[in-house]
Amino acid sequence: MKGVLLVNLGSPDSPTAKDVKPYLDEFLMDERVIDVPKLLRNILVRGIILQTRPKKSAEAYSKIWWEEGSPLIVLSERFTDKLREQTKLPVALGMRYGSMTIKNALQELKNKGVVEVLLVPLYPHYAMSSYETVVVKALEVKDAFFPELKITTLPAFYKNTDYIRVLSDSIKEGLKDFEYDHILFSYHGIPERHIRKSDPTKFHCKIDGSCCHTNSVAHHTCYRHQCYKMTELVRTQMNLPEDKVSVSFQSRLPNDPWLKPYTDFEFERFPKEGKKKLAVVTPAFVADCLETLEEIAMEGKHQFMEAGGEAYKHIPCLNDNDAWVSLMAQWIDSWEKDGVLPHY
Ligand SMILES: C=CC1=C(C)c2cc3[nH]c(cc4nc(cc5[nH]c(cc1n2)c(C)c5CCC(=O)O)C(CCC(=O)O)=C4C)c(C)c3C=C
Ligand SMILES: [Fe+2]
Ligand SMILES: [Fe+2]
Repeated sequence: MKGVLLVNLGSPDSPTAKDVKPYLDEFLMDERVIDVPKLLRNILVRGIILQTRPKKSAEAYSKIWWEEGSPLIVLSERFTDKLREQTKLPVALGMRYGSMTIKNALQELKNKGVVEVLLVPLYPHYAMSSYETVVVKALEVKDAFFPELKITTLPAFYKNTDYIRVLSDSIKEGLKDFEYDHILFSYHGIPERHIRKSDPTKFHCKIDGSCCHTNSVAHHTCYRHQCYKMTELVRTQMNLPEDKVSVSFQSRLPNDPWLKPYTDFEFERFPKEGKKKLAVVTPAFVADCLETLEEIAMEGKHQFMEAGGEAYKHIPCLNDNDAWVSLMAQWIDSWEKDGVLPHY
């Protein structure tokens, strides 16, 4: 029997420093997230970051936490529940970090008689710190506990025509009744070094402004290329002029150079350039989370308005959008019946 494993990032169990600390420990000790030798990672994460960050993060989480729990988890559960209504295959939801483990989710599928699993990392783009770490972890868990399972992975769907249509329609819906002069596509950032590390050619990605727009096999694993490509496809689908839309990268940690331009710098710059009515979309995330609800919808609005902005709107992520659920059900159906995964 076939089954589906959905995996997103995960959240702490509660918005308290006590629960945020072990969650951040697991997250930041991942060698694909803080990619330095283990000893240095230990010093950096446990000796420095975890001394202060849990308290700060817990405060941020408290601002967006819902009665039912973390928005990321609740929204992922709602998506999963709706998906179950549209497919007869067993569907389990797991998280890369935290207490909703991939192991438990695979056990749930196994208990239902599943032997063949479609693994769906809930990220539209490939990054070693998101998509890749989910795949590696799922395969590690399978090898250690469920060697009899066969796992097939859904490719990153950032340029899938149907996904672009569903995403564009939902952005259009979010823009209804909002008069804007600019739309910012704010993607989660990653360190520039990760782009070079993920380049299989080892020479293509120079982050020089042109590599991401020049054809290369490197684009299969180039997060930056995939963000720009997705933006261009959505812009075209929405019939928007080039100068109405731009890209930026949010949520960086200090010290390393991360992908630029930085979202918070753009919030400062736009009003001075006459872009005073801003819509922000966050298409690196399929579900709203700390990074969209606190950093963009709350903090971002504050920064933009303080810098002279006049109107600001964060457009919600797809969350449990019906067309998105149906599209995922369609992909699952095609994999179940013909073994075919979405193509572009
Ligand atoms: C879009 C996918 C994501 C990538 C790529 C990514 C890379 C990345 N993230 C950090 C550090 C943090 N991220 C945090 C939260 C967070 N990150 C993502 C997604 C990606 N991260 C999501 C969905 C969330 C929200 C989780 C939630 O519970 O809502 C956090 C925790 C919060 C905080 O303290 O700010 C950290 C830390 C790094 C270092 C990184 C790549 C190297
Ligand atoms: Fe992150
Ligand atoms: Fe690139």
